Amino acid sequence: MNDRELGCAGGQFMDRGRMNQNGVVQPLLTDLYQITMAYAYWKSDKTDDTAVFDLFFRNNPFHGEFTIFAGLEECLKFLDSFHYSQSDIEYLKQTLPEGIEHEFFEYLGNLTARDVTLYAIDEGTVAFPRVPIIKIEGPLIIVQLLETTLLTLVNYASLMATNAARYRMVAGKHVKLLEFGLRRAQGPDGGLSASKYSYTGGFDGTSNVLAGKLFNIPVKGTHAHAYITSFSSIGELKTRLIKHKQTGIMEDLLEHAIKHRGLLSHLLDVSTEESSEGELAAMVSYAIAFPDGFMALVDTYDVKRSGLLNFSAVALALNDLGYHALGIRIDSGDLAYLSCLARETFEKVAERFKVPWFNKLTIVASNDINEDTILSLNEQGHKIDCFGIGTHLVTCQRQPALGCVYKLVEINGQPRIKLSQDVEKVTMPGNKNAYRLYSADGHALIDLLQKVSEPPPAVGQKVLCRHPFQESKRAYVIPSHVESLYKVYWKAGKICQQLPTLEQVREKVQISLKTLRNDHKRTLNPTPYKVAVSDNLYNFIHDLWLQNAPIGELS
Ligand SMILES: Nc1ncnc2c1ncn2[C@@H]1O[C@H](COP(=O)(O)OP(=O)(O)OP(=O)(O)O)[C@@H](O)[C@H]1O
Ligand SMILES: O=P(O)(O)OC[C@H]1O[C@H](OP(=O)(O)OP(=O)(O)O)[C@H](O)[C@@H]1O
Ligand SMILES: O=C(O)c1cccnc1
Ligand SMILES: [Mg+2]
Repeated sequence: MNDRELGCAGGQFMDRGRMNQNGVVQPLLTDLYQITMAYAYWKSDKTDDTAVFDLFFRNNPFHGEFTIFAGLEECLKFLDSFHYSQSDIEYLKQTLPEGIEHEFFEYLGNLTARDVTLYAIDEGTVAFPRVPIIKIEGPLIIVQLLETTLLTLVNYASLMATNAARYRMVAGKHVKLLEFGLRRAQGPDGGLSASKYSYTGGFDGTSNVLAGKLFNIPVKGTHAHAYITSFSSIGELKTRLIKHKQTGIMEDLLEHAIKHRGLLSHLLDVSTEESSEGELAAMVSYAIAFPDGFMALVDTYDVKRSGLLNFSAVALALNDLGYHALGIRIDSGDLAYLSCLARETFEKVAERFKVPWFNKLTIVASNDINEDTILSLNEQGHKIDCFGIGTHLVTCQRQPALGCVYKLVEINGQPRIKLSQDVEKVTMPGNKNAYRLYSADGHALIDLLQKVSEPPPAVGQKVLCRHPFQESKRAYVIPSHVESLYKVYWKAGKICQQLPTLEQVREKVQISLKTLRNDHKRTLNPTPYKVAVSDNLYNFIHDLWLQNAPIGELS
């Protein structure tokens, strides 16, 4: 294959700005056993051996039937910079068992990923169990050394993107989703990945400022209860003045708010005595700080008896001075009921005070939201425009890990199989290609694995698709469209494809999900998507299985 066929024509596509790699991702971010194996391979003269490894998962997460593949760009950056520094080598000299030959460290010091070729499915694509999302070929020692780091880069990224995509599906496309999870994430790096890959999966933004800067994701937020509780009376307000947006004249915002609060108390049937004066003071001061972006937390004391009254009073006061408030956040209580109550309140105020934009104020809800909460809120009817989601999103509470594995399938051109009592865990040997076959209506029908030596399935031609392990399960498929799933992403020390931006990967997720039938995507008992092998590969696997399975003896 020449460079053009590989997509390498323009040389290395990645610009330096994008190379900005997470400093934690380096060759020593691995399990010790990769390096001890490297020494043993080296000692047994396997430096010229070449291998093929498949990176794949066995089960979809969250009781679902699809997974979003993410993390590829980080894998490529890792390959690009793969090199043991002098201090890495010094550390390994002290850490590895005594007696390691000096030449091995010289060998390690010269290792790069130059001779490695990496094939992958596009980042952001839906992927399925047993279909390798990455296939990697090259010198045995180096491709073995990559295992743990590639897995850590793909597992959480894909889990997170899948989780986020599921939240997006249940919330629908019109509701905004914000990721608020940094404080609850699995440490700083977990928090950054969560923000990045929740955006990939379909979130609209994050509260994580560093993620915003590093990944160019929209950063958004409201304020905490502490801001409200930091005021206990209006006497604490050091400034009440704000410039009228149009006239520029300084006016007393509190005075306007108190006037409106009196009128509102009749309209909303809430006594001003019941409402919190500290909350009013806090909202006034926040509005002075952000007159064009006023968004207030209304549940500190009582949404109905205090929060909505004070918010509406301050928002009307801002309106007197030419500004439009943005909305509210509710962080406790019955979110369906309270969001409806808030919307009703805004509608009443809009009508009574002739402020039509009040109808459109944004209602943000947060507080331990998960997929089930959103589904339940949908059933009940709610008026929430935006969910702020932290803990359950970033910790992937329903399934905290994706089980991607990295398995040797070929060495020096010879297939390798890993047997297991558990049929699911038997590996699919040999160097394979993967195809997605589509129906005439554009839906993905089945993923098909074949030996690389087989010709690709052809449009309009009947293909026998077999279950990899159950002999009787097979079907003929006549594809209307055939997609070859792998592209060469890394070869001869270069990134071989124009890498998409995060925004493009995010779009890809939605496009790819659209190709899946709804019954594969529903939350309850989704239909499994079929993954098959060609007849040729089926026979190859089973012959090898028989060759490798010892025959027991009964006595
Ligand atoms: N209408 C609703 N239907 C289903 N779940 C809801 C609804 N409203 C809120 N929830 C969820 O119910 C849980 C309520 O949490 P919790 O019992 O801690 O109450 P709380 O309102 O936060 O109380 P507190 O005032 O003590 O903070 C949250 O997970 C929230 O997302
Ligand atoms: O609920 P999550 O999905 O994790 O979303 C993030 C939460 O973080 C904040 O809570 P905070 O840290 O103030 O603690 P809280 O639980 O007492 O509200 C915010 O008020 C949300 O409730
Ligand atoms: O901006 C917010 O409202 C926010 C941010 C982080 C956690 N909880 C809420
Ligand atoms: Mg909370």
